[in-house]
Amino acid sequence: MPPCRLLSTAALADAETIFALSSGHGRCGVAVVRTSGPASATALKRMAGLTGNLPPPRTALLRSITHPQSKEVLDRGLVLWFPAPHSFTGEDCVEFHIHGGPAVITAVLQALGSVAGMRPADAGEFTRRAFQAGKLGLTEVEGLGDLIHAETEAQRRQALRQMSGELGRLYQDWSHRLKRCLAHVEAFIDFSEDELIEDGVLNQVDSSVCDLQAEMERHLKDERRGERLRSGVQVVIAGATNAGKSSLLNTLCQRPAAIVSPIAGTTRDVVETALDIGGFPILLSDTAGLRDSPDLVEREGVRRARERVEQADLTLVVVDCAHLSSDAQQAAAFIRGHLTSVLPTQEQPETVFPTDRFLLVLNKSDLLPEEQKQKLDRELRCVSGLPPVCLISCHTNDGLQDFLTVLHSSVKTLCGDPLSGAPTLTQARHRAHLQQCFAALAQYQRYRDMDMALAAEGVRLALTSLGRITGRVGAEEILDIIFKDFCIGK
Ligand SMILES: Nc1nc2c(ncn2[C@@H]2O[C@H](COP(=O)(O)OP(=O)(O)OP(=O)(O)O)[C@@H](O)[C@H]2O)c(=O)[nH]1
Ligand SMILES: [K+]
Ligand SMILES: [Mg+2]
Repeated sequence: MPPCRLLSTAALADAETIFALSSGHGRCGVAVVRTSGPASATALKRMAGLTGNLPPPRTALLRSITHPQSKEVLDRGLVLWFPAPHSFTGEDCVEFHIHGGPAVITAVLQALGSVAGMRPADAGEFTRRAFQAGKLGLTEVEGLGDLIHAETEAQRRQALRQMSGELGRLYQDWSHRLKRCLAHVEAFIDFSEDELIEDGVLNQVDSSVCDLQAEMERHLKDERRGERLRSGVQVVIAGATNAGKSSLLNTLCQRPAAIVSPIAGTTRDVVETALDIGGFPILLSDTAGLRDSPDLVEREGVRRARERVEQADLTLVVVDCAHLSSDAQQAAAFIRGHLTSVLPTQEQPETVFPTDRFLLVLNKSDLLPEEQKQKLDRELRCVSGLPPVCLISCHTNDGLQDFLTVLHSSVKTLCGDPLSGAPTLTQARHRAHLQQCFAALAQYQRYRDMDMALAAEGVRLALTSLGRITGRVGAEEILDIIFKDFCIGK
C-alpha cells in the first residue's frame, strides 16, 4: 500500500507559512519564535535587515529585529535559517531567539503576522507538517509528544527511545514482512493454476505468519509496562481505619495532603497525589479505612476504596503494628486476615495471594519496644506467602528509607527498564491495532486451506492495522486526536 499521507513537494510549496512562539509561555530569559513555510525567507530578510544573500544554514546571527513595515526596532536577538529540506518540518524554517518578555514576544508575533502569506500556527501544526513531509512516523510523533510531557527520568528515556524511531522500526519491519507474505499469497492466487509458481511458496508464508504471530504475542504480553510508565503506576494505600494510611500519604508526598486524626473513619474521599519514585511516575491514592459502618457516607468511601484496590497496579496494605502479637505465627495469621479483607471481592481467600501486587506496611513501629520490633521484623520475613514486609513509623520516619527502596523496586518491575530489551508498547492505541493485526493473521490461518481469497484478505487486514499505528494508513480523526495533544508552537 502506498504511503497515502505523504504530500507532494508541490503541495508543500503552496502551503501557508506558519509562525508561533515555540518556547514556554510566561516571563523567561530567551524566547524562541519559529516559522515554517515558503514565506520564511522573506520574513527573515525583512525583519533581520538582510538585503543580500540569506545567512548560512543553521548558523546563529546577532541582528536587530525590526517590524517589516514601520521599521521600528523591536528587539536585538539571534536569527537562524533552516532551508528546506533539512529542517524539522522539511520546509524553509526560521528561528528568532528574542528576549522573553511578553511585550517583545507579542511585538515579534504581530510583525510576523504582517508579512504576506504568514499566519499563526495551530496546535501541533509544526509536528504535523514534519509528519506529512515524512520526517517523522506517527510513533515518533507520539514519542516527541511524550518527551515534551515527560515528568520523570524513566518517562523521558522511554519517550526519547520511541522518538528516535525504535518502536516505529519494529512495526516497519513487521510491515515489510507482511507485504512480502501478501505478495506471495497474491502470486499464488494468480499463477498457481498455470503452475508458474514454485510449490513451497505458501509454506514460506505459513512460517512467516507463525513467526510474526509469536513476536507480536510476546510484544503484547508486556503486562502493560510501557503504558504504565507513560501514564504513571497506580499505587493505592489501603487497610483498616486508623492504621496510619493518610499519615503514610503525607509522609511520602511531604505535605499535609490528607487529613490525619485519631478518629477512626477520617478519610472518606480518595485523596490522590503524583510522585516521582526514583525516576518512575506514580499516582498515589489514600483511601477510606476498610470497616463495616452504618454511616452512609463512610460506606460509600469504603466502596470507592475497594474499587481503587481492584484497579491498582500496586496496593500498600497498612497495618497498625501495635495490634500485632509478639508471636510471629499469630502476627502472620492476623496479617493474612487483613490482606484477605483488602483483596477485591471476586478473589477467593483460598487462592494464592498475589504478593507481587501488594506491599505490607507495618506502621507505628515507634510504639513497639526496640527488641520486639526487631524480632517481628526478622521473623515475619521468614514467613512464606506474605508480600514484602516493611516496618515503618510515620512519626519518627524510622524504616522509611528501606520502605522507599522496596517501593522503588516494585515500581521498577511494573514499568520495566525503558532502555533495555525490545521497545515496549506505550499506548492503548497501539495495543488495539496490534490485536486487530494479530486476529487478522489468525484469519489467514483459518482460511488458508479453504478459501485463498479470504486468507489473503486476512494478510491485507493485518497490514492495514499495522499501518494505522505508524500512520501510513489512517483516518484523519486519529491524526487530529494525536496532534491536538501538542501545544501551539510544537
Ligand atoms: N505513634 C504513631 N502514631 C501514628 C503513626 N502514624 C499515624 N499515627 C497516628 O494514628 C492516627 C490515625 O492516623 P491516620 O493517618 O489518620 O490513619 P488512617 O489510616 O488514615 O485513618 P482513617 O482515614 O480514619 O482510616 C493519628 O492519630 C496519627 O497521628 C505512627 O507512625 N506512630
Ligand atoms: K484516622
Ligand atoms: Mg485516613
